[in-house]
Amino acid sequence: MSRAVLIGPPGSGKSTLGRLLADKLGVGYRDTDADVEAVAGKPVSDIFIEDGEERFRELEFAAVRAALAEHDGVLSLGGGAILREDAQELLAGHPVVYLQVGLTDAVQRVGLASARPLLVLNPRSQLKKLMEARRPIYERLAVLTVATDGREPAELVEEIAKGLGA
Ligand SMILES: Nc1ncnc2c1ncn2[C@@H]1O[C@H](COP(=O)(O)OP(=O)(O)OP(=O)(O)O)[C@@H](O)[C@H]1O
Ligand SMILES: O=C(O)C1=C[C@@H](O)[C@@H](O)[C@H](O)C1
Ligand SMILES: [Mg+2]
Repeated sequence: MSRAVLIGPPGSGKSTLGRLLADKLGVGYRDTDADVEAVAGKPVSDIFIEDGEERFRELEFAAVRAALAEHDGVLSLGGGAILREDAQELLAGHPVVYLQVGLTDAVQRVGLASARPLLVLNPRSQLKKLMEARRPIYERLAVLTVATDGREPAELVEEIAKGLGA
């Protein structure tokens, strides 16, 4: 069982905070985007372009299932990994942490978003749509929700560790 599973939209800080939290707890860190890249042998953006989003989501689901079964450290999920109902079911009972971020901070953090295939055309409007559509799912899955706007990673990691009783 993972010590923490971080979910949230692009730019919420899943990868940044995941690494820091794993260091703080002295456990391993895993990120499903990196796992998918390792299996596919190419970056997420190339998988989207060459194989399509549907193929990416299949690889992502397999990565989520494997990581939830095997990994006992901190796990960061890709932003859209929670979209599939079968992934939502797998997350039940896990210490899921929702990293909440507002549009302004998220846009600032993802910048021009060249490595984020879903945000290439108009990052602000794409992010807005995606965040609105996913918010209810993130909220429903979370056992702990952390507001990240304007707050430093180090402080957020303390709050997550405390909130999980870790
Ligand atoms: N609390 C924060 N305050 C300021 N900047 C942050 C914060 N958290 C993350 N960042 C910065 O925002 C950018 C995006 O963070 P990160 O890659 O961790 O997001 P993510 O949720 O993993 O995104 P994705 O879904 O695309 O993988 C990075 O440059 C990171 O340094
Ligand atoms: O929010 C999303 O749907 C995505 C987020 C990233 O972590 C990657 O998994 C990919 O760019 C898709
Ligand atoms: Mg990430």
